[in-house]
Amino acid sequence: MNRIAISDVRKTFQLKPGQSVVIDGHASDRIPVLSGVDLDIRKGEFITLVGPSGSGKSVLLDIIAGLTEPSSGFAAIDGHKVTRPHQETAYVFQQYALFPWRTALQNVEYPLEVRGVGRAARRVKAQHFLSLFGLTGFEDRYPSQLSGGMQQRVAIARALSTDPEVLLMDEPFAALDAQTRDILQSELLRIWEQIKTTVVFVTHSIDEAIFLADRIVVMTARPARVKESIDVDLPRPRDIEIRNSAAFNAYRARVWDALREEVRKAQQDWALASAYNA
Ligand SMILES: Nc1ncnc2c1ncn2[C@@H]1O[C@H](COP(=O)(O)OP(=O)(O)OP(=O)(O)O)[C@@H](O)[C@H]1O
Repeated sequence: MNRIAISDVRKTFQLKPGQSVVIDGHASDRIPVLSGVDLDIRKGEFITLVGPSGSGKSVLLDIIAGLTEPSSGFAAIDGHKVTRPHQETAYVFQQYALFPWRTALQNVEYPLEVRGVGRAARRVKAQHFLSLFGLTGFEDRYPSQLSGGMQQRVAIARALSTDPEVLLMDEPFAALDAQTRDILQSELLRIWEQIKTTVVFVTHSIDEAIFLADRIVVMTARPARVKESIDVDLPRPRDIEIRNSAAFNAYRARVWDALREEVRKAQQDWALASAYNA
């Protein structure tokens, strides 16, 4: 069964007065970002989304989240068109986006509080999710007293505390050092294997995309559509060592093959844009 259906989604932004981009060698005050994205995502599937910088991956997540309206086409969750933010969807951003005036526990409790969950029940739930991420003992720390990796664990615990049907993650580990990133990828998989929520995860890292995914969706350069959908047939649960396997290496080559030409096109696009602006 499909949890998310994305049907012929197009998005063009109108730029502000005085702003322009170069499209096919001509200056334009409109920027077409998505040009007919079709994608069905199964219930419980872990999708990673890769594509050149500026190809509209974040815009696509925003459309699924109901934060941005498509210019045409639609995204639907469980057969219902998304028209506004949905309680069953949680979003984790690259920057931890925690409330600095709330402790770790209070941050995780926040969405439960908004949903009217009673004080005792939300405390138990928040403590449970913090413990899943190894944060027992840090409940009373404020974000400024936590490392980047710990802050992002709190942000993910907060997102999961409401048992969302859809978890959207926009480069959530990009700001972390390589070791913390590896650890958090494994932690996320361990927890996802227990809860099996549907995940759409944007990343620039090919290794991260392969390690996490059931399926990698490769986007073209802007205006983007789906270039290729690659099933990742690696056994689960996955250990970080799997990255040294021949099968993993073959996926690396395959994803890069799909991406290479798009990255080149995107770079040309930017080169043209800077030539124009100069
Ligand atoms: N509100 C907006 N108004 C105008 N243009 C926008 C707006 N939001 C996004 N864009 C443009 O849409 C394009 C796609 O942006 P988006 O952030 O989705 O790309 P991305 O693939 O996530 O990039 P990156 O990988 O670098 O994070 C960019 O060129 C961006 O400038």
